[in-house]
Amino acid sequence: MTSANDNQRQQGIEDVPPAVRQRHAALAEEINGHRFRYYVLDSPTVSDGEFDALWHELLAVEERHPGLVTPDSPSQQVGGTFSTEFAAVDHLERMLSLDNTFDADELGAWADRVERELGPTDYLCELKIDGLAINLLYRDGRLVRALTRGDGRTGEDVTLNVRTMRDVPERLTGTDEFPVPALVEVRGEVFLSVEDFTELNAKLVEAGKPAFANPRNTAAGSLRQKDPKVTASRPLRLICHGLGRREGFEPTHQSQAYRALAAWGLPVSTHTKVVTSRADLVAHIDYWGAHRHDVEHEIDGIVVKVDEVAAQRRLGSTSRAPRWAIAYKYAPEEATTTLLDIQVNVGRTGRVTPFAVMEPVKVAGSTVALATLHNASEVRRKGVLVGDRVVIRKAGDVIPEVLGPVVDARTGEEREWSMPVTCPSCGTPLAYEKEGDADIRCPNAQRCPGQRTERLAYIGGRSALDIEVLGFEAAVALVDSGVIGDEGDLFDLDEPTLTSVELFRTKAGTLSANGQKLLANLETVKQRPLWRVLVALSIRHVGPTAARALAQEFGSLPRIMAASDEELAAAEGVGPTIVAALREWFDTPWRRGIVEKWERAGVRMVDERDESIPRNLDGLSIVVTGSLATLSRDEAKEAILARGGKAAGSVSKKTAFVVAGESPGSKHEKAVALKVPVLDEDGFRVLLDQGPEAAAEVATVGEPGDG
Ligand SMILES: NC(=O)c1ccc[n+]([C@@H]2O[C@H](COP(=O)([O-])OP(=O)(O)OC[C@H]3O[C@@H](n4cnc5c(N)ncnc54)[C@H](O)[C@@H]3O)[C@@H](O)[C@H]2O)c1
Ligand SMILES: [Zn+2]
Repeated sequence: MTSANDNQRQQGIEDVPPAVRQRHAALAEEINGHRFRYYVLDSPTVSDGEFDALWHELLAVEERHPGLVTPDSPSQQVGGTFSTEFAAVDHLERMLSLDNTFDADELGAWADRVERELGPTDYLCELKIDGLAINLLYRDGRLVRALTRGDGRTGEDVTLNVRTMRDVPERLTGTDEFPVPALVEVRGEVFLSVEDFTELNAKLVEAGKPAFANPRNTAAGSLRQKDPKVTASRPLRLICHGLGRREGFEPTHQSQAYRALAAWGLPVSTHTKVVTSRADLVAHIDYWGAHRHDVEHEIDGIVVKVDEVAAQRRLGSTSRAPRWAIAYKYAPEEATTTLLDIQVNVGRTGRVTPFAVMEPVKVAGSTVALATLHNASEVRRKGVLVGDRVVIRKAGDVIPEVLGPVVDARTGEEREWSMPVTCPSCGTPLAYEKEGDADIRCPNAQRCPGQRTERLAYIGGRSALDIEVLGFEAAVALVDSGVIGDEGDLFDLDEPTLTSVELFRTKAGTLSANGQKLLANLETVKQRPLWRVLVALSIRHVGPTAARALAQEFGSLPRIMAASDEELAAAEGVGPTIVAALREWFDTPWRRGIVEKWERAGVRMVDERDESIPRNLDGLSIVVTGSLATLSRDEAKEAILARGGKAAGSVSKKTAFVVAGESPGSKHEKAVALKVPVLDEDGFRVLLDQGPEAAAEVATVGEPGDG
């Protein structure tokens, strides 16, 4: 942009081709519109990522055609203006924006420019908090005014509102090292924590008010209220990140200024770091890229600043941003797109869930077109209509989520969605199992093709029998071709039947390699441990944890089926819900039929016990907490179960021992409080090898061990 400014004199706007001029004018108008919606109305209609794309297009056009760089181009202005709701007041020193980049090479180029001017220099790295900027004016240590950034020269007077914020001191306190200055403008970010945002939005929706799209807009909307009482009810927070005019305070480094602010009683970030090399700078950016959800507020990047104040002065600023700082932005996690349709899917246990079908959009590095909407009341709660522009979010590895509609972008063409009354797969009327349920179900459990397919694929899944070839595609083929009525038929599959399924047939009409693999897999998995067989039966609420406990307690499927409710509840973690689900499952004839058919086909229904392991922990409840050096959590559990003990999840008076590894946490504290014997890892070995009496001698009771 510097070079663009310099070249401006050589190239006038008349030298720019009309088509480019038109595109530039359209971009400028669109950007100004979005800025107004964002800064004044606190209600943007596009995501930050889409805005940034327009912004970077504008910069690129201006780079190629410097004649377009006139003072009224958005690129020359600090984004924002002020609303007439607030008094307009000038800042003593201008508030600037930041140049930004998404690109490590561009960041390097910036650092090259800086170091060409300064030589090697230290960089101060800060989290870029996604909130709104505030300027606090303190005279003789008293807060006299608070302004939003506005257009950078003039801000909105929000003093009364800011006075309601707990993080903003009315008076600064001085220390010997940092006496209170005669005057100082402190700049910072007003934000809402992610947790407070979620809670506040839920309350707004409950009260029938529209939800905010994200924490940033919520913070801005909460601060820029006419009535300070409303602001006072919102848990707004502050972190300071800069200075404006100052009298009687001359920091040599920005990092030193932060120590002064902290001494005066102003909040500063604990995640600020001075780095002395490029490699450390890149490492810092990578670290926070992977940990951006570890802080309580949203961050959209890292701000890199030259630390030395004299050096900052030498570099100076453009009309819009300092040259001594740059924001490195992470890939946006939100995007807006069009909700094309809401469809429903029937799951393994008959639950029918709506999901959003959207125009594919790139977010956080992947393309998203589908997202679950959970159930009908969730759709109502989100307030989305088919045809809406919607905000979607995908954070890290988390599955994508529809946050809500962009109400301001509605055209009137959108239509309300309602839950279908019949199953999308088999046409059976849907029903709630009991009154007040959130989920509606297809009651046709045995024959519904959708449910059968989901159950079959689940049998192949990692947590069940783990059959490589039995994925979703194979499940669809097996069900649709009719070779499997219900999953009871799975182990009866043989070469002729499987060859009749197109997916498993070669062109020559023989069984394909995958088909052979499936038959071989099915043979192998007949020997899987009992708990995996239990999981594979798709009994509601019986996942790996409950299945392991049941297998441990009873050792065989016939014994589980014969057990009374009371006996079932004796298994660790098996409560009334699971007991009822087991009962219902085993009382259904066609389901008992699955067990019979599998048994006939040779699926092992009994766990053989390893007789070489002593059953010296019979009936003892043992809790493992923290991490152990020589065993994984699962291995520790297996070792306890194999000896007849129970691997419990929570500590009570009935707990026989708590095994505390590295960083044990609250379970350890509870054990100490309840005087439950605590073992370290060596003590655990003693317990496993020699039994409870020997272990009791090496346990600590009622006093915190050394960890
Ligand atoms: N969705 C929309 O319609 C829309 C419209 C306008 C702007 N925007 C968003 O806002 C951005 C532009 O806004 P901008 O001009 O305020 O720039 P910016 O938000 O990219 O960067 C400047 C601001 O960063 C803030 N900041 C946070 N942490 C900081 C720290 N540690 N040190 C210094 N400053 C810190 C300051 O408030 C500063 O004013 C766009 O890139 C886009 O993401 C979105
Ligand atoms: Zn159905």
